[in-house]
Amino acid sequence: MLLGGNETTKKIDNYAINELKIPSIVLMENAAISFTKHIGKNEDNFLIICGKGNNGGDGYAIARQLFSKEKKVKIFCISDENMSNNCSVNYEICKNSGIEIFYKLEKLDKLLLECDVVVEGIFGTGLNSEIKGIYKDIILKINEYSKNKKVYAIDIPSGINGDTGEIMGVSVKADVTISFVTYKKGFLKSDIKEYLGKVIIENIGLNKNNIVHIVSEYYLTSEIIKGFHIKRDENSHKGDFGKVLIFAGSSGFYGAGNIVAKSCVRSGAGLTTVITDKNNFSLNVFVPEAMSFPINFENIEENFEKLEKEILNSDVIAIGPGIGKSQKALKIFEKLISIEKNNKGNVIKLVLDADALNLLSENRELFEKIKSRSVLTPHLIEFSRLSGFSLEEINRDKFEIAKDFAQKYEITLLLKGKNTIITNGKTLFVNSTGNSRMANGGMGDCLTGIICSLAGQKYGLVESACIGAYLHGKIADKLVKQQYIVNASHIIENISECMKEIFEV
Ligand SMILES: NC(=O)C1=CN([C@@H]2O[C@H](COP(=O)(O)OP(=O)(O)OC[C@H]3O[C@@H](n4cnc5c(N)ncnc54)[C@H](O)[C@@H]3O)[C@@H](O)[C@H]2O)[C@H](O)CC1
Ligand SMILES: [K+]
Repeated sequence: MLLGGNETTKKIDNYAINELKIPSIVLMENAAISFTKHIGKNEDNFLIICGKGNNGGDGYAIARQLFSKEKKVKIFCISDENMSNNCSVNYEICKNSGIEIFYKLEKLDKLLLECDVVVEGIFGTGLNSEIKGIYKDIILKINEYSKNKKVYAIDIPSGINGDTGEIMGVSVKADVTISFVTYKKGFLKSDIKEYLGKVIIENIGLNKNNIVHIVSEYYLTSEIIKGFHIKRDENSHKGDFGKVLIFAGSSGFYGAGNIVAKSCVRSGAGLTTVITDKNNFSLNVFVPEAMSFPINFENIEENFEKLEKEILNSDVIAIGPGIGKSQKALKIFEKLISIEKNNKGNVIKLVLDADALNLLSENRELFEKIKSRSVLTPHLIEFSRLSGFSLEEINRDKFEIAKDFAQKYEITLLLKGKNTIITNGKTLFVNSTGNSRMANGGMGDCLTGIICSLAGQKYGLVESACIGAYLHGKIADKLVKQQYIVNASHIIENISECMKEIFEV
């Protein structure tokens, strides 16, 4: 799903009108037809509340569409002065068609009381300041009377800023928001769910390929994830699904390594090997499918000759969870990223998380060794250390800072958080899955395991990160329907089933 702010909507509009030569009134008509498709067969007795911009124009066009379907329709016109051109055209048609139009605020209570469904087209992407006066009164009335009625918002609930999700003084609380072309960035704001209701994104008659060059940001939906799927070849063998080498876990943190390994195995990697302390026996018990590369931490250099062979044999290396920030961990990290290509001549992909990111922040010369082949998966604090931006600065301008960082260091960034972001500096995806019940230790390790596994199965870095984030959150979203808390172990045991559901059902 395309993701865009108010500016993107204007650009798409201009492109459609000026380059594709679609008259703007046709776009409005298409928007109205698409909108009306979502009105239930049994819904009747509508009150359409219209402003004077194109959002109001959509409202009048929707009123006509409903009227043509023999629905009972009344319109409340907030102002018939200074209407936008298309608003005025549709208003005139409504008037000429004999749809009842009301103008006086005193009438609004009765109209709201008597209707069954409200459709509001007061403000959309054009809202540009705090809502006051008559507009505020009308919005408050809609919310007051709508307790047992259905409220549809056209494009954006009037009062929500499409870019930021900020409530501009007051906002309509919709049951359904039918928005056009793009999922609005403002909808990502976590505390406005009760204003948005169910969000539906509709087409206005534009083919995605015609406008895709205007948009470089996407809301990650199951369709996008399905589109990334690489079918598993029936004639393949385990070597075709990636040899993944994992450096995760250390004394006291073996669990981290085990979780990465198990997630990797469950996500379908061909062969999984974990570099681990020679005294760690838990791996064999927890993940019998994984192999271990025992390392003597007393004298790490003594392992390096063998390790070099292991690196040359790998397709992907995941580094970080639970390795600590010791000099020894740093030495192994440096060794693991020192070889760029494997025995087959392929670039060895890297997935860096947790302490690998902290070590990277303190040894910035290592960025040179990881470029063009890495996914970095920081949470906000790790990203703040990596990027040098404060948390406030990141939160204020997350998309741009993330894109610039990915571009500067030539990496794929997966920035964890409420709306996890994935970007390679050019394209940016915002994950649509996940919930707060998964905020507990081991979750990140699990995500790292899924991503490195997918990278081993020949998915690109961006695709691995997107599928990983989506799948991880999707499993948790399903589990919270029947349980209160979701742990990494719960996710792990549901990976394969959810992959089947996403890719094959
Ligand atoms: N490509 C598409 O997605 C299409 C979208 N359409 C619809 O058009 C609106 C945007 O229309 P626009 O005329 O630009 O703006 P609005 O109707 O949202 O409102 C502008 C109107 O309101 C005034 N205004 C702004 N803020 C305030 C305020 N705080 N108080 C009072 N008045 C305010 C402003 O001056 C204007 O007069 C989009 O959302 C879609 O619904 C089209 O149908 C075509 C395709
Ligand atoms: K609206």
